[in-house]
Amino acid sequence: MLMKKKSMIAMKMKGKINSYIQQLSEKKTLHFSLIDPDKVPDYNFLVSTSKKLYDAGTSAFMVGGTLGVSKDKLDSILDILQDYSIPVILFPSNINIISEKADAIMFMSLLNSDDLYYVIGAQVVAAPIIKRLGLEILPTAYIIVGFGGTAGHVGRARVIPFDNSDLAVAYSLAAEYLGMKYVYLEAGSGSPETVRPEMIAAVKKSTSTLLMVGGGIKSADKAKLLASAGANIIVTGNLIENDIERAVKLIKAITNN
Ligand SMILES: CC(C)=CCC/C(C)=C/CC/C(C)=C/CC/C(C)=C/COP(=O)(O)OP(=O)(O)O
Ligand SMILES: O=P(O)(O)OC[C@@H](O)CO
Ligand SMILES: [Mg+2]
Repeated sequence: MLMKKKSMIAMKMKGKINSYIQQLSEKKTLHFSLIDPDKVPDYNFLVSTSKKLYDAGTSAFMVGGTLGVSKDKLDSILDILQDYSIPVILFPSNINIISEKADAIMFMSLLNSDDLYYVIGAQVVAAPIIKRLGLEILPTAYIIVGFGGTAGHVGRARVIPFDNSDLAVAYSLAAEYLGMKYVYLEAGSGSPETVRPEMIAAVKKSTSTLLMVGGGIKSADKAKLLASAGANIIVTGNLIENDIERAVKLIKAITNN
């Protein structure tokens, strides 16, 4: 039953994930649910969690993680998420996070990395594979702020201090001038502090790309604050793994207004 629904929706949405996101974000703040394959304990957890997220109104699933993600694991997660009528988007830490079972991939460059591999190297290796698989791409500037977490460490980010909005604006403007459509301000998964509203507001004021914000967002109030500062898309990961009921509350709070 669900499979049938997905195959119809998938056909309708093929190649249209960017326009789905753009159009929806003109109406409301979106929430993307980050599923890290390495943090999914078992099949039942994913089935019940994903249903709760979908029913609460999450706008897309993002799938990715920095450590411990094999192709088998990735595909088994994607097989389950494919059943929903919302996009399933790869969030790659490297070239191992590519699969034809997703609807789209965030084609990210970690702009504030000191390592050229994360700025342009991985993208060069991935591009022909993505083309062959026919995955839609979301051209994304990935900018790591403050804490940075595992992504910041592995990606050799020269992190932007939480209080340096000028730097975040400069990177985001550069991303826009390079033609990127999304800016993702990332505090790092599990960050004790989120990206600050002041930084979000400054970036929003100076750029017209879609603004994604993630890292350490754990409450509906914080998510609402970041949304009202100008975030178009709120991403949560840890909260989904640790407290699904709170995640559901957060999603309802930002998307049902
Ligand atoms: C375009 C392609 C194929 C790859 C781009 C590769 C780039 C630029 C990666 C940036 C650096 C990096 C390591 C990003 C990680 C993004 C990610 C999946 C974060 C999710 O959080 P985790 O790092 O898994 O956090 P936990 O430690 O909480 O699990
Ligand atoms: O796990 P959390 O802290 O919600 O962070 C989500 C995301 O920004 C990580 O890339
Ligand atoms: Mg992770």
